[in-house]
Amino acid sequence: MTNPTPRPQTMAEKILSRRGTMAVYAGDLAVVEVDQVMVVDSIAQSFIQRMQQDLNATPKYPERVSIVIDHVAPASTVSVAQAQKEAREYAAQTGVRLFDVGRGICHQVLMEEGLARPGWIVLGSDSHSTTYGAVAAFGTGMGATDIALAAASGKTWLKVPESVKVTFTGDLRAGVSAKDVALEMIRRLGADGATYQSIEMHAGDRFTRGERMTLANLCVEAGAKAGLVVPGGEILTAYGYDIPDWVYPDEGATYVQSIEIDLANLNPRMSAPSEVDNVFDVADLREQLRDQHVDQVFIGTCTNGRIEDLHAAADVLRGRRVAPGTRLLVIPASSQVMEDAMADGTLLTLQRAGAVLGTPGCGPCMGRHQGVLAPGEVCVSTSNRNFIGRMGDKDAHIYLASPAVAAATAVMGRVALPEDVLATPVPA
Ligand SMILES: CC(C)[C@@](O)(CC(=O)O)C(=O)O
Ligand code: SF4
Repeated sequence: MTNPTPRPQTMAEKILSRRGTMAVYAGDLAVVEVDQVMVVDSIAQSFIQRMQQDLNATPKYPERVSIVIDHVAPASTVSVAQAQKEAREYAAQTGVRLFDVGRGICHQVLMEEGLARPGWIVLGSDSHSTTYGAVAAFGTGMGATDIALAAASGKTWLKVPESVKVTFTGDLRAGVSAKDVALEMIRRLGADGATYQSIEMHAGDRFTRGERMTLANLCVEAGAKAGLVVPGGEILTAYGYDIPDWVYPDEGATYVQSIEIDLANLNPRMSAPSEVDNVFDVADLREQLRDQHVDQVFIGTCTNGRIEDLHAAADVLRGRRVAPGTRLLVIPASSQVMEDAMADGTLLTLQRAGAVLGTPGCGPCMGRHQGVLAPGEVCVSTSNRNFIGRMGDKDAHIYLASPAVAAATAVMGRVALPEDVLATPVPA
């Protein structure tokens, strides 16, 4: 392929060009250097099998490979324990990084460890690897075979995605969060509205790194290959990253779709069963579900399990109690989040409100342990998927919301907004 005449590029085209050998554009095939490969516990056995039996290879750059034990941590069955044991042994043999039980969810851990940086390519064996776009890294999920090939060669190939431009205007009102923005974005694009495309988010200096992670994390729920937030605000300074000039999109780059989301007119949003794009104003669902008891509230996950999320929940729950008959599960996204929340009293506030605290990790997010749902149960979760059977029985119903809405729902025992709770003074 001859080098095409240079023309303005999107962020995705910029990164894939820079980490490759020539300028590439949407639709081109690109072979690129991979800066970090991440393998989660539930994929580790397949990954090891590909490496040892199919490829007969060891990682070319062990320092660029991380295995994270997070999805079912601690192990819930003998077979899960066996798989995690093999992952530990593999890491010891090959020198790849291993983040063991309790360190936390893969995407939060890699971000905390500085293993996702602006302009990098980060491949994860998990679809929510789009999260790394929060710091302008091209993060994307791949299966065990592609992940193994990348670990063995230090490279991968992929088709350069087209890009969708999302521009945020105005400022969020009190009580409205990045999760509400992300749910609105998915509603606007649709569950398959950005299939194999890069969602390029123009947020100016809005949103912290954590909020950008929430936005990038949800991008895969529109089918996206990547979710890239144009660097700005906090990530230019607070995390010590050098933001290369070349990572920014060019004026005049080509987008196949462009949408604008006015934050000032956005209300708290909620995704109703059983598709992520089935999004409504919480106020409307509150009326429709006025008589619906909520059995379980789950605050956590790679979407909303960070310290700012726990703070948002604690601000609603402080001095109050979880409603009788409602379970509130709180699982910090990482050991760092847990320590911070312990140190500043947030965990005590949540515990005193009646929260059940769990080991940093995925928890019940995918229905394997730590809070699986029974038939007919209703759960409000701060996670990113509400598919049938996602968190347990196929007849359980999952609503996706922000930490503040989840906390208010826990207090009222039904879908609620923070103002429904905060209007009543804390009992003396
Ligand atoms: C099911 C689980 C392993 C997963 O992390 C898989 C994925 O996202 O690739 C998910 O959240 O659906
Ligand atoms: S927290 Fe949930 S969505 Fe995130 S990686 Fe774990 S299982 Fe997947």
